[in-house]
Amino acid sequence: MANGELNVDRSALDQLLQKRFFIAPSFEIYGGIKGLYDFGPTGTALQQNLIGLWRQHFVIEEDMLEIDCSIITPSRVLETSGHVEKFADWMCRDTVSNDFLRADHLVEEVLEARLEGDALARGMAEVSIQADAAAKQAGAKKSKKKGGAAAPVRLDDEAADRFRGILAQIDNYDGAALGELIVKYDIRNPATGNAVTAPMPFNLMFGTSIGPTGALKGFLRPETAQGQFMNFSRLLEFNNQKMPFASAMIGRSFRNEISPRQGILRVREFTMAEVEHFVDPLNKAHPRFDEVAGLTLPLLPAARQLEEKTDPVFMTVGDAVGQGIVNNQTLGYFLGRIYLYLMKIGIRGDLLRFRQHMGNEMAHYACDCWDAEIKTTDGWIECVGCADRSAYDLTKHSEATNKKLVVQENLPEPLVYEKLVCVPNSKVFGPRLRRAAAAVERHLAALPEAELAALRDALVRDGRATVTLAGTAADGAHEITADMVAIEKQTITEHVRVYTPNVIEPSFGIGRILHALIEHSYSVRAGDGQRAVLGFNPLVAPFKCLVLPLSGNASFAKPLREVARRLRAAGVPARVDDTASASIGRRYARNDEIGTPFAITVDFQTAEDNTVTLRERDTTNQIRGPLQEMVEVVKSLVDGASTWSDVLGRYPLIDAVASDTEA
Ligand SMILES: Nc1ncnc2c1ncn2[C@@H]1O[C@H](COP(=O)(O)OP(=O)(O)OP(=O)(O)O)[C@@H](O)[C@H]1O
Repeated sequence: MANGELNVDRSALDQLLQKRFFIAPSFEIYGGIKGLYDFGPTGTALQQNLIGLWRQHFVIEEDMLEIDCSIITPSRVLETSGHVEKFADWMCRDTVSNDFLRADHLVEEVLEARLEGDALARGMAEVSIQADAAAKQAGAKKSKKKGGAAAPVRLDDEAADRFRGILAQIDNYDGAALGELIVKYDIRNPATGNAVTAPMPFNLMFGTSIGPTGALKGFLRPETAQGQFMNFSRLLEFNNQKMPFASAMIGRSFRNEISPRQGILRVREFTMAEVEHFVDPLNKAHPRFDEVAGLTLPLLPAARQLEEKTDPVFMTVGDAVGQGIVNNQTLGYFLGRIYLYLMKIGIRGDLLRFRQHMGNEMAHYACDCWDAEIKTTDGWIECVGCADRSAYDLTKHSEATNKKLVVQENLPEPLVYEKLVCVPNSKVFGPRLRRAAAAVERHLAALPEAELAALRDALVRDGRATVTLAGTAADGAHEITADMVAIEKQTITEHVRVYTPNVIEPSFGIGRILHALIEHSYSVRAGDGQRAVLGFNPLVAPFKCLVLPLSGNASFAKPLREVARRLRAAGVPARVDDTASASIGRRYARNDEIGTPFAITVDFQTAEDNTVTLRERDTTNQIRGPLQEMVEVVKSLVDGASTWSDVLGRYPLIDAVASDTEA
């Protein structure tokens, strides 16, 4: 397949995924619920393999501290983190049918359809390719085509250019700007043709109440990150106070998506794998940066998107950090590690790009953010977000709880400096302020130097001043007189540096990666009844080896059990397919559809000399050898210790035991 091209019949693939029980709509016999899916045995095994490799690649190879925290989260935590106020998407309502639509997706869908219609109207030869190219040129990320052909309506050149410009920056629009686009371009619900309301924010969290009274409000977590922040001090302690370090968590998160229409790409309950890497804000160098500095990544920086370009530039991680395109080494290090993980599991490099967030898109606290986007039949989809969250979360939780979430670092040399401090005169300060004294003293101690200097000047000038407290037990105005405090320069000697770490967060949606991987692995074997093959590499394949008898002959039962037993003992996940009613060709074919890379077949010769055949899925080549040896060959192939071409160097090819076309 050509570079950057993806040739997948999505509806055939969707059918296959349900037929081979990768996924199924949850609660289907009750009619199902949008955005909720169950994973079957194949999907579950594939997901577990992706998780296992993730754990190996990140937790083990990076020495991370993996934890597992509560899903149900009290409201206060998410109020502090800003989720209660801000974790929302913009939503419009169809003014007649009352359908809910996500505003950015609506604008995207309608403008893409108009560009597609324009390409049709211009009568270009290969309409679908042109439309695809138009969408690609426009940076179509989450096109949600619903099958219906676009109407061939010609746009003037200026309008077409404007639409492409809007699409290239669709993530950069807020609710008001989306509302303006909807009015300006008369954007309507494509399903009904009806007008839609102005966008309004819709919070994506699922609310609940904790305990029988219903008084304690809570939410299902929308990300695993907060649990990691809650445990920061324990994690630091566990790490013997050493910085930098990272924690990790794999678990379910929940988002009440407005309009989930993209299969498992956009669901309401999904598995996330998140890393929180805690780092000194003054030193974001990464000790292992050299290991990734030479990797070349496809990068789409924000500045390039503002020029309405959507093709990436290829640049080494070292250069991207060196030139300040990626904010710091630690962020660059993780972009490299994310790339290596995606390559390891089998994502196609030509269908991957790292897109930097634009100004409006980035969370207000983040200082840089990149998404690993993978091209699928739904367009470019964000599968991993990698953000520098600065010190935002730890600072906010610390303010809300009055608990210190900081690092205390012994300084090699004491730090000596002059500072303006406020020293209360205990003879008058306490007696005058009485119950408010402690709160006022804390307030004065925490005042920034400039405010303290202003207070001193006021006391010198007027002999008195007022301080106002808010959010304390002694809120309100309190009078201070010059005799109550001395505000003076003191020499401070510090032996310990106290700081709030910054956090670099790679955040993976396992389901999106899984779906993209399936699409990138999908092909149809030509001249073979158009059978689908999922060409998973052995590391991720749900089952590694198919074990099957040539036919239902009773003499095959014993060696069949023997092969299965030996594979199990070697730790190779295998499936026996001894369905007597299905030809061997059909059994090979249905296991190609679930991506099983190898098959061991027992036949009449096995009874004579204890040899079996071994078939490889992608080439359909077969070799023959002693039963035990073939199991060992499979084990080494699955472990990545050898490749199929190594094996062919040692065992001659044989004629297929049964034709692969025999289905
Ligand atoms: N509804 C969902 N279904 C499946 N995976 C999701 C969903 N929402 C987010 N994810 C995954 O979680 C990761 C981190 O979440 P993040 O908050 O960065 O996503 P997001 O920016 O809200 O995604 P989107 O803009 O596509 O809604 C994403 O990269 C994605 O892989």
